Amino acid sequence: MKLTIVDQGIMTKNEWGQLKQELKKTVGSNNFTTWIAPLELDDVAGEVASFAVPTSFFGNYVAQTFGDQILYHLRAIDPSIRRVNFAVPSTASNDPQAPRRAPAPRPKAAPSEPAETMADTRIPTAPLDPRFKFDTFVVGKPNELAHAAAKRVAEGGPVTFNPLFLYGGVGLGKTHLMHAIAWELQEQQPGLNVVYLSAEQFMYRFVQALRERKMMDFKEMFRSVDVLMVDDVQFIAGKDSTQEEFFHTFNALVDQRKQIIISADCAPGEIENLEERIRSRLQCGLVVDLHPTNYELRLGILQSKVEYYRGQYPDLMLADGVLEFLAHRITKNVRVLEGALTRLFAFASLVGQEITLELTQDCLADVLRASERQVTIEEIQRQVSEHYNIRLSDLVGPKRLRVYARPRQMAMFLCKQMTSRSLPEIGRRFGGRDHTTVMHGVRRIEELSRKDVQIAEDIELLRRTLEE
Ligand SMILES: Nc1ncnc2c1ncn2[C@@H]1O[C@H](COP(=O)(O)OP(=O)(O)OP(=O)(O)O)[C@@H](O)[C@H]1O
Repeated sequence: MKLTIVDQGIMTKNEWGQLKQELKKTVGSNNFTTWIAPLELDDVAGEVASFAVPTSFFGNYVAQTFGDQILYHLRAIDPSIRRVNFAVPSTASNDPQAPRRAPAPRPKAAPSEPAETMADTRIPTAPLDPRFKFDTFVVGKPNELAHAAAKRVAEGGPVTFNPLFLYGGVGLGKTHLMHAIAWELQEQQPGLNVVYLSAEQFMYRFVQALRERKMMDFKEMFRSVDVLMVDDVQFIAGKDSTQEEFFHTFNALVDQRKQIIISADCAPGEIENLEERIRSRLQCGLVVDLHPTNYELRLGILQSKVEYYRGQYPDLMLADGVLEFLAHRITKNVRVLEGALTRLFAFASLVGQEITLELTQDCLADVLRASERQVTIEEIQRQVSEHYNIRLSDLVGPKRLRVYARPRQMAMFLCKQMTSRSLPEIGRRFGGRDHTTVMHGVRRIEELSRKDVQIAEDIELLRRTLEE
């Protein structure tokens, strides 16, 4: 029954047993006995590891308190695991404290699993992560629109935009927002048939239905949902018959005025090998993107995580400046940022030390190295021309007037400082100039920055923007 585990083949219960022992070191023996020891690994399918828990209260507590650590240890063995799910096996769901919501999600199906009974009227939705709710989603400029749109859909009123299409780079919160919508809808309207699944799971189910000759059941099931959420839709690009079926499902639901929510790693128009008619359907509703995080948002996310960790590690001391340092240095991906903090807290509690800048640099040396931002010459040129309000063509062109020459020197200086490109290479990218011209430009800015406050400020501002 166990699947996935990249590089290592099958993950056995034994391996989970060994991981548990690792966890014991970080959570302490009391916590271990109460919360970790009873956890049974149920299934690893795709990016989700599912655990059987005795009650939903137990599952929620473990997810909130130890979820990150469990995930961290699992990912050390299989980096493709991205989420953990704690669910009560269907025969044990007699927990009086279980929240009121739609039927408990079941782990997702994979092609090699035995066929499910397709006569069910409801599609088992993929597991929802209990940590991914609106109250744990930190809102900032880069994601405020996406958050507002998600909130609106989660109110569950009449469908105003269909579909809601959320897109953005890796680890920017698309799945978090989708799960938050699903949680909220299920809590507000427990009778609603809300189905969340990845595009990959949609394909698995479709292929399975074909294989089992149960296409009518498949169609019926998907057409009976009230809200359909499909994550990572780019997955179906290039898969012709899945696209075809997705198209029909999509149309049928839109016709019935049922809400559809889709996510992808890029805008509909940019998904390669996607049929034109699907592309245009996806653009029909509201398309919102989650922008890359900025410094303030990253700091906000870190602060909210620290609040949460305080419950777990009440004695831990955190020195000033550590969160600011991390928010500056780990800029790409919230998942990496969170992972870094989890590791830092686990490490500091293990060695019983205050989290200082020094400890942070030591403990996260590899993450920090990997996160060193690679700024490109094009980005620098674009940023500098915007900053000085001149055209890009003039920045790299032949004009020698100071209004162009100074920004050009500034851009050359930043290229030298922020990229590993050689002077001849930089010269080539500035309209084929000689490397001595670049060297002169770089020196000129260095000199000016020592006596001209405005130039020093420009450097600082441009550097900061480029590092974001
Ligand atoms: N604004 C935010 N506030 C709090 N947590 C966030 C925020 N944005 C992202 N995260 C966290 O970052 C992690 C990655 O987010 P998520 O899985 O939603 O990303 P994604 O956009 O779906 O990425 P992928 O493209 O890899 O599927 C999750 O743990 C999520 O909770």
